[in-house]
Amino acid sequence: MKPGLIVFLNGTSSSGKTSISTELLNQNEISFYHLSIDDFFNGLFHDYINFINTKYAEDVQGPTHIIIEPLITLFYSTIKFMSVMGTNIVVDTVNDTDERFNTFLGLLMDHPVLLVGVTCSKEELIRREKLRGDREIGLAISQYDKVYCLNEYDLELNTETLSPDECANLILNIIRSNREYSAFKKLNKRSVGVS
Ligand SMILES: Nc1ncnc2c1ncn2[C@@H]1O[C@H](COP(=O)(O)OP(=O)(O)OP(=O)(O)O)[C@@H](O)[C@H]1O
Repeated sequence: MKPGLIVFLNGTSSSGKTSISTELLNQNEISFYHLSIDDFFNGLFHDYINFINTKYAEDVQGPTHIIIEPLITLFYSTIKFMSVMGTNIVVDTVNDTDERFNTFLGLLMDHPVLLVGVTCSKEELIRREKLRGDREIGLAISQYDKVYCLNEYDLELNTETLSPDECANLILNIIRSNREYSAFKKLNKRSVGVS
């Protein structure tokens, strides 16, 4: 079976990943499944996360990584599984620690990944956070350096100058061109330090 294409949107919170994903799903040419880390956690694991947060409410910053990190690995494994099953996927997540980045690379290196950088200025990120009101102000900036340390993309989209619809069309143009996606394969595992 031909593996499903993975469109990996790399960007901080509020950079515009979900808006682009929505446009990609709305077009009728290529079918995609949208896999977002937020939906994965809040949907499939809602009761479980609630249970942990309620039972250990006073220690949410503590050892919850013991269960969160395996769930994130399961998220990446689900992407791999869907690709193996031939499903095209738009991945909407924030890879902001070296460990997660390495897990992601290790699992998906042999899969067709179109690596898309979704960017905009720090000023615009803060403006969007204030406007939307459902994200902590400063969240995007706190992720910025880790998320944008990649220097290789198949496509870079500045969402300050491009609309979500224009971004989706540029992604579709690359897919239509049938060219090989090389950026993901050029990435190396990061040496894990303090994240
Ligand atoms: N190309 C764009 N031009 C102008 N505004 C945009 C653009 N893309 C997204 N926005 C606005 O920015 C905000 C965040 O967009 P979106 O939810 O797509 O970001 P995100 O990267 O998925 O964020 P998160 O990771 O926090 O879910 C929304 O209010 C959206 O309307």
